[in-house]
Amino acid sequence: MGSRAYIQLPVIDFSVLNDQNANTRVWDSVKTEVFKALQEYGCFQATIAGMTPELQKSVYGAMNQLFHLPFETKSKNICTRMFHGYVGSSSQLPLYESMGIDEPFIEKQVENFTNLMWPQGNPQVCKDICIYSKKLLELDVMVKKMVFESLNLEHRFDEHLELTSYVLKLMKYRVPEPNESDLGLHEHADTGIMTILHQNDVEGLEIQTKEDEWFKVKLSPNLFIVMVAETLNVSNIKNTVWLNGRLHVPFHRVLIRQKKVRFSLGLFALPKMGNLLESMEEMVDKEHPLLYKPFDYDEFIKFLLGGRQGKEKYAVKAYCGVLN
Ligand SMILES: O=C(O)CCC(=O)C(=O)O
Ligand SMILES: [Fe+2]
Repeated sequence: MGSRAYIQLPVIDFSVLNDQNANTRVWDSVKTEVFKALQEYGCFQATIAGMTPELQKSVYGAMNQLFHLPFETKSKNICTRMFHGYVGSSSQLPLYESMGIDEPFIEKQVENFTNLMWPQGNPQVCKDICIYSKKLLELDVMVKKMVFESLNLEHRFDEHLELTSYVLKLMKYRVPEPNESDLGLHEHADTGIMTILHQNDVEGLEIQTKEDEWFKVKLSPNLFIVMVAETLNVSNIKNTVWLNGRLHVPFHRVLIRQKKVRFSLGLFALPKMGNLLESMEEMVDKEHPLLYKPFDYDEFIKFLLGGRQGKEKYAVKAYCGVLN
C-alpha cells in the first residue's frame, strides 16, 4: 500500500531571518518561497535557528522517559480539547500514543505537565520543552505573517494571532507485531490552522501530492515540516480571515516500516474555542466565490468524529462547504 519514493519538498531557510540585520529583501524572498510552496504542496521543510542538537536530544530523551511511565500517570495528561490529552491503546490505531501540552511556550503550562508526570518535578525538561516550543511558535508566526502579507491581509494578522491557540503533541509509534498492519496514523488532513512537525530518528511520515501520489518524507533531523491545515485555508475567526481555498491542504499519514519505535513532535495551531469562523470578505470576489459558510470549529470536530463526512475529501467542505 505504501509508496517507495521520497518527496522533494522545498527546503526554506528561516535562520537567515533571525539575524537582526535581516532586511526586507531577505524577508520578501523567503515569503515568495513560502507562499509558492504552500500553494503547490501545502507544506515545506524549514530550518530554525538555535534549534540545537542538545535541545532536540533533551526533548526526545524526555519523550522516551514519558512514554515509559505507567498508564495511570500518562492518563493524567488532560487538555482543553478532545484528543489533545493522553491518547493510547486505541483499537483503530494500536501503534499510536500521544500526549499534549496546551500553550507549551508558557512555562507554567509546561510545569503543570512535568509535575504531573514527574511528581518530584523536572525543571530541565520543563525549560527545554518551553524553549523548543517557543522556536516552533516563532516559525509558525513568521510563516502565517508571510501568508497574510502575500494575500494583502496584513491588517488582519494581529486579530488572527489573538484568536489562535496552540498545543504541542508528543507522539510515539510502537513497532508493529509480525501480523499487524504498519499503519501508524491513517491518512488525514489536519483540521486546525497550521502544523509544524518533526520526526526524529525513525521516518514514517508520508505526504500526498496534488496529483494524489503518496511520497515518503526523508528523515532530516534539522528540518521541520510546516503544513497548512484545513481551517487556515477556510477561515480565520471572528468576522473573518480566511483564505477561502487559496492554499493546498496536504493529506498525510504515518507508516512504520522500520523495526524501531518512532517519536515525533507537532505544534498545532488551532482556532480558540467559541469563535465563529468566517471567510474574509477580502478573499471573496468574482474569481473566488465564497466556498465555506461560517462555522464553529469545535462543532465541526464533533461532526467529524461522528463520521458524517460522507464522500467529501476535505472535512471542512463536508461540514460547511457552499454547494454550487
Ligand atoms: O507523527 C507524525 O509525523 C505525524 C502526526 C500527524 O500527522 C498528526 O498528529 O496530525
Ligand atoms: Fe496530521
